[in-house]
Amino acid sequence: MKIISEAKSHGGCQGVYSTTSEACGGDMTFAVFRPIVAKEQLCPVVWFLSGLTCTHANVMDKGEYRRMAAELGLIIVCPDTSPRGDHVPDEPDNWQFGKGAGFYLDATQAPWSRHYRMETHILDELPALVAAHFAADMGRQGVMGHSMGGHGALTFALKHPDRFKSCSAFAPIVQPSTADWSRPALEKYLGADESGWRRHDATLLIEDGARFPEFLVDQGTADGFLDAGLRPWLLEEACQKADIGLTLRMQEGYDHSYHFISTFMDDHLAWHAERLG
Ligand SMILES: N[C@@H](CCC(=O)N[C@@H](CSC=O)C(=O)NCC(=O)O)C(=O)O
Repeated sequence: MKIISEAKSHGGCQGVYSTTSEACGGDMTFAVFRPIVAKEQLCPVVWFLSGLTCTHANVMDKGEYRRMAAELGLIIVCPDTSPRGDHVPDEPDNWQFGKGAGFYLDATQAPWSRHYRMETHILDELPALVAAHFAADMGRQGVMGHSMGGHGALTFALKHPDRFKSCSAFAPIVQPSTADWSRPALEKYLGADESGWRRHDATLLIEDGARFPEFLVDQGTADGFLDAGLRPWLLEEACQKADIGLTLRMQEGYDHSYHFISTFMDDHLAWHAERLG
């Protein structure tokens, strides 16, 4: 692991690091905030998965999580959203696919399958690094995310309820296999056989029997992607049928931006801290 930068913040440290990822076939950058209390004890870890077009930096610069994470004693890890580098195949004019749009899965289709393996990167490679280099209690992990990253958080929690003890999302893509902006990506990464898409779709995972105790979801009513791309009511319906607790808060007048995310970030961190102990 290479240190790119470290800066004192709220008594703790906001760092940016890079690692050579075998899964993604190249160097990957990620950010870690550690609170001051991590100097004395192991701290719970909350993963923040970002949305389309993002790197690790969007939430680090605009998410406003550090004051509350410092107060609650949480380590916050912010991975990138896709493999990077000139050698990585891409569709540069398409912001919904390729670089910046890894969809938190391991691609099975050439040419994407060589590098687009964000699920393995985030679930296997980064936890090993975080455990080795930070005062992280890996027995107390939560996951949160925004939009495409909300999809990542929900699907990771549903697939790994023993690992993640808490999950929340801002404006998540709850059913990527039927939304216009994500269907083409799933087809290119995973192939035309839609049966393989189900384990990357929160509502279909629930339909197929995956369970998680409870979710917190915030969704802005003025979000331009609400009706065509996000559709939280599909998650509400799936959770109701499966008896999964869902706190869905429709936030009047908020859009899809980090102004929305930063407004409710404290609530999400408190949600995680309560469940992570
Ligand atoms: N480039 C697009 C807008 C892209 C966008 O809104 N991205 C969101 C995530 S969308 C779902 O995953 C985002 O987080 N952007 C980064 C930011 O800092 O706001 C367009 O031009 O319409």
